[in-house]
Amino acid sequence: MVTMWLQVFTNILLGLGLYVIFRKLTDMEAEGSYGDVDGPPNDHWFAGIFGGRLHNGLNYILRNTEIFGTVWKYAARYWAEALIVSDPLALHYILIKDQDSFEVADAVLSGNSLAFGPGLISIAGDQHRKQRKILGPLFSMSNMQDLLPALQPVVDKVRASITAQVSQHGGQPVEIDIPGWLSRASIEYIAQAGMGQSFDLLDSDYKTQDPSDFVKAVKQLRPLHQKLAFFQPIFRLIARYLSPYWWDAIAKWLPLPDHRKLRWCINVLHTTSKKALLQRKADIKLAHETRARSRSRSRSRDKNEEQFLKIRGKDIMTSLLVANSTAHEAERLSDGEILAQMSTFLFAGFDTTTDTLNQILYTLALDDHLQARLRGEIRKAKQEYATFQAELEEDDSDVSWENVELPYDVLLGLPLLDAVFHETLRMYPPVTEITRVAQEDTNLPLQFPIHSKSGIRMKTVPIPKGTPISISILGANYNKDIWGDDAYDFKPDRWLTDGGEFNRNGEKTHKRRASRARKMQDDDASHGSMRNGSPPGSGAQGGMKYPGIYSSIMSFGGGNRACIGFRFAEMQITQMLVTLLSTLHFSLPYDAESSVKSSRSSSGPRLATEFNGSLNVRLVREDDFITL
Ligand code: HEM
Repeated sequence: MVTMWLQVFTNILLGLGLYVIFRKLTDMEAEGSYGDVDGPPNDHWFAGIFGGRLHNGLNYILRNTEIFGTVWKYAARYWAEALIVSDPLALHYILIKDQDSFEVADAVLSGNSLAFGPGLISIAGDQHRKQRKILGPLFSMSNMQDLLPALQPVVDKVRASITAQVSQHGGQPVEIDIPGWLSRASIEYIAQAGMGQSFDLLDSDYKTQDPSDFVKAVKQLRPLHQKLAFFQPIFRLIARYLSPYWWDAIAKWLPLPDHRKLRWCINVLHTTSKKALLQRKADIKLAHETRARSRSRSRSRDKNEEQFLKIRGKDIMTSLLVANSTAHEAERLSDGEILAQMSTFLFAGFDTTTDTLNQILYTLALDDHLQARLRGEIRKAKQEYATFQAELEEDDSDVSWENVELPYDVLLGLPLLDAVFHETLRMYPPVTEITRVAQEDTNLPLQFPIHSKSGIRMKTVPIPKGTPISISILGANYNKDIWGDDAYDFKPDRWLTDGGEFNRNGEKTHKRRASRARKMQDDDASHGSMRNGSPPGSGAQGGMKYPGIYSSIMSFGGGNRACIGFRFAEMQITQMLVTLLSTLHFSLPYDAESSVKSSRSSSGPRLATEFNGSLNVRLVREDDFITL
């Protein structure tokens, strides 16, 4: 009996002991302090790790994320410290759940305001909410559906001009400045969609013509911004206390020619948008007057109503003016706010879409098999759609499949094209990080605990008010816990269920439409849920996901500041690819790949910008298609 009680007593003691040890361990996880968060050593007493990041780009961030985990601290410029965060739960808190506690830095907002005026990237709080409310619907799927056919002539023109260059060489591969063509096409595409204006005829004898100031300004905007990146925090701080007038007056005297060029670009964009605004207002007035006149002559009313709706459906500026005129007074945007959006869209939309397009064509030039699969998918979709249309309209005229224009839902429902687009954005995000500042003391919970300098396992990170935070899109998109051990490999098939339409040998397997499930998930993400479990084809592993607006990838951001133009970018890039790939074949110029390889200091993702050159282009042949 005594032995039994002794045993019970010993077991209770053992249990208590274990409980105390367990509590101690879990307490230790919560004990880590902000100062204890680990990170790479400082490279420079004044510039911090700025130089390392600039020179080693993608690899610098990825290497440190592998070493220190999904939260690490680094020495920023001017003796400041900042956190780089790529943990999914932490990002959910920063961008969605606790978004009011993490805002873009005041200095960044005032700097953007100085450059672009009161557009989306320059404001916060209620004004930002007001602008998103009126601007969001302009980028809806139905508006994109209306814009798509209106923009097809831009894409056709580029293809015709490239084809003309190819044809001069009797169908043999010819080296063409594809990045140059893509950037011209993107400017024209965004300008027509955004303001209803054309700035470039996209003729092939462009080299002999002087590009318009507008085209020059858009092209130089981001490179100049990047060149001046080191000085931006200083400019922004000064700008906080000066009006644009005084800042302009003082900036003229600064010994910084790049800064003067940047001011020139901004003035050109502003003047151009102002002219476009006046013209679009005049168009709408005319349409109203025509409509009013037609009311008194009721027979022609429908026709004129149609004309008005046509204008309304085309460019974003007109749609915005129309939406503004019907909005409640408190929700309307001022002319200054409307103008600021145009420069903002050009700044945010031009390089990002052009770089992505460049990257996709470069990847396809490296991988002929993938290029042939994609072209096969495009041909099949166009042929099927042409047959469907012919049956519907009882039309038996023979239209060549290459010139068939796919409607929006078919274009975005092509599984392999969708997968290539997702995988390119995952691996080569044109924006690699976005920044926020903690507005109050807070605790950031982590999905993947980190080890502090003193060896503590931290499940949460205490963040003092004022801490700058870099959200690492790159770190998130390459996180092996989410994407698997092959996270560093370019594998579009990860976005297709069970290996996609083709297995690795190019043989046919199951086919599915991944897009619908994913788009539903996107809507979910934009409304702030952290769903536990990803739909098939979302690309992510093990039911964990990031709070990105676009599937589990963070490339378009997430939450209330997520990219407003993501559907526009998706439409532009897929429309360009479908049009170009139908008739043209792309490959690397003979020695390009080896020169890229030899110029690389370390292994890692291969960027089109490292190569940044021409591609060999020829007309397609039958063996350039892999068809189901
Ligand atoms: C592949 C193309 C694109 C990528 C990867 C991209 C990426 C991003 C990212 C990551 C953000 C979030 C910034 C933050 O949270 O601080 C953002 C915001 C934004 N993007 Fe994009 N973008 C693209 C194309 C476009 C296009 C075509 C437009 C306009 C037509 C556009 C307009 C904007 C605007 C206005 C914002 C600011 C939104 C706000 O603060 O409310 N973007 N973009």
